Amino acid sequence: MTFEVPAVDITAYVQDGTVEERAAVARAIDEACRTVGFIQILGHGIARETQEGLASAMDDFFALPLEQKKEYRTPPGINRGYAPPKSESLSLSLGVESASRMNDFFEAFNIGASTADYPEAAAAGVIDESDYSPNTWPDRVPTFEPRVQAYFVEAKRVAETLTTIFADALGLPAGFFDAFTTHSLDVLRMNNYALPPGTVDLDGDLTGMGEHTDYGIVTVLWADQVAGLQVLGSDGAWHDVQPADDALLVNLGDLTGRWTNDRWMSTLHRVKPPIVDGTIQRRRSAAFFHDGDVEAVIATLPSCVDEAHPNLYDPVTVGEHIAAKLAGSRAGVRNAAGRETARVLSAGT
Ligand SMILES: O=C(O)CCC(=O)C(=O)O
Ligand SMILES: [Fe+2]
Repeated sequence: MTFEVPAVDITAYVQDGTVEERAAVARAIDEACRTVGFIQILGHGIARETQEGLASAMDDFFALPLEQKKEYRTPPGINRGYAPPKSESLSLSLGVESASRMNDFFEAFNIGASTADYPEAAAAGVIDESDYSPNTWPDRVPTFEPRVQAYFVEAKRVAETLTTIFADALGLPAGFFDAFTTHSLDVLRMNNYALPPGTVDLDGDLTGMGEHTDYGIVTVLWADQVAGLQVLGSDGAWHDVQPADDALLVNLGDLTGRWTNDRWMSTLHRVKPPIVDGTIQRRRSAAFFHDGDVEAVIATLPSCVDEAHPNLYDPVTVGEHIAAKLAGSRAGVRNAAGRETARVLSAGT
């Protein structure tokens, strides 16, 4: 079976498209979300230089010696700053313990929305620093912050455009998702998959990032064109995915799966970077997670429930769902087994 990540040009929503042009985009998004859960987005409008600024900022930071990078660690309960190789375990976010020795060798740097970005919600006591933590910026790379912030703003714009499309694609009132994302818990995780030659047993089972679903509403994923990202298809097999030139990958998170009663897919994925001449080929990615307001309640959309599709999910707040997931991936607490766990366990290798 051939596996393809559909490409959709969203220009009609980024600029002022006609009603017909927008309807065609919304139909293509619905189809991709129902069948794959991953999409390649073209016409997103993020300038090449903004993407290159992100990539060069990552290169400059990750090139620092490990000991210097570790100066920017934060406690496991705070989803910000530097995470050294093997400090996070994505399979634990699913409740699956991995037997592999070199699982999750990625290193990452996380930034995200803080209380200062949403002064009204902070003043009203709706949000606080436990979820909306201040950023830790690496002052050893002085221009890291402006380069990464410039990309963050653009990725957020694309994520918001996507939720506008989602409302149309699901036949919901225009702007349906706006009420859930006024102070969205947004995080950009910059990932670096690289290990110095000779530090690992390359015959072992090497996984850059263990299998997982993303937790929130939608993820906008910038990835370089080095292979390694694999997506679990509905055929139960893992498939390699590489973005086309200038495409951004987009995938749905669990909250959208819950909202749509799994009509749309929160697709399992993992990263296994290639090994060339006995060395891991370096790979970079940056995932912008658009997770919604921490106190928003996500309950199954009535339009996605009928006799053939009984409701699969109880309502949950964004904060409860994300906290349980992060407790698994960052603090090593195995998440309660759920529907996604069963899918991982039934997939081959
Ligand atoms: O590196 C990639 O392409 C995927 C990263 C990812 O899935 C994540 O950060 O959640
Ligand atoms: Fe992911």
